[in-house]
Amino acid sequence: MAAAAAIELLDIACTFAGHGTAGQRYTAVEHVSLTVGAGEFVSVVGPTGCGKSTLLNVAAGLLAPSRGTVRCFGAPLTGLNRRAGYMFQAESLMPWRTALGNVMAGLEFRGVPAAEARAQAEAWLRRVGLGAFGDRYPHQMSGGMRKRASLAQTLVLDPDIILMDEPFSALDIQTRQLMENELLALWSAKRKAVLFITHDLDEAIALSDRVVVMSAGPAARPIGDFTIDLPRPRDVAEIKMTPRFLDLHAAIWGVLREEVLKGYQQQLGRAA
Ligand SMILES: Nc1ncnc2c1ncn2[C@@H]1O[C@H](COP(=O)(O)OP(=O)(O)OP(=O)(O)O)[C@@H](O)[C@H]1O
Repeated sequence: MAAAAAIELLDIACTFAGHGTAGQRYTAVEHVSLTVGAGEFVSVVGPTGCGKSTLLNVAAGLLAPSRGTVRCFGAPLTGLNRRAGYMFQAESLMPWRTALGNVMAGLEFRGVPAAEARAQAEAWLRRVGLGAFGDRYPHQMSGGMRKRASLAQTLVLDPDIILMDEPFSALDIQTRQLMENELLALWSAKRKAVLFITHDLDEAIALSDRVVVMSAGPAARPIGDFTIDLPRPRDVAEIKMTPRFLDLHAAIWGVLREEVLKGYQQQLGRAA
């Protein structure tokens, strides 16, 4: 029997109250089935507001879907997904803790003895290139360093699934490419399942095994699922110049383009 997928979303719908007129409900996503295999790197791209973060919240167990089933390694997910680590777009570091203190925090909450937690956190800080900066507070670090610390904070807990919501979008392009390469190096060493949300199709293709395209909302759903057959290991800057990357980009953009325009029009309509 094939190994169970890390995450399976089966016919998910998420409906929210409070859009527009009182009592009106808004179905953000509907009929969404999405699987991330163990060790697989899957990105979801789609127009703004189509429900990408909503799906990640469902996979994290932070949001119960209005309909459908979520499975984690074959078992139905109820409550928080304890096999998943979550890295958000926003800063996740506690400003009153040092880099080391931030990376140790999750282990401490789990009851790992302090000396052990410190040793593991120090090892992860070294791995993300912050070995010499453990005593820095978030405000004493650059944006790229804070992202590295967040990455260490997520990975130190050794999650089987890594959920990432535009984790590098606030970074300048050079730092971003460095972080993407680091993420790929860490991922290929550990082969965790990754569900990665991004606006950036280039980033999605460069990192992933598969890219899933969402339609514009309401009732957004996957409308394309592309296997990224680019060789690994990859350098994210170099891979973007290969003919195969350009072919994949053209094929996926062919599906995404119209949805992005629809999503944009809808936002204009809502703002009016
Ligand atoms: N808790 C909520 N209550 C009401 N509406 C919500 C809630 N969460 C999300 N929505 C709506 O659901 C839709 C999908 O939101 P979501 O944040 O998942 O989209 P997204 O694709 O991640 O957007 P972006 O690309 O802009 O980050 C949006 O229209 C949003 O306003």
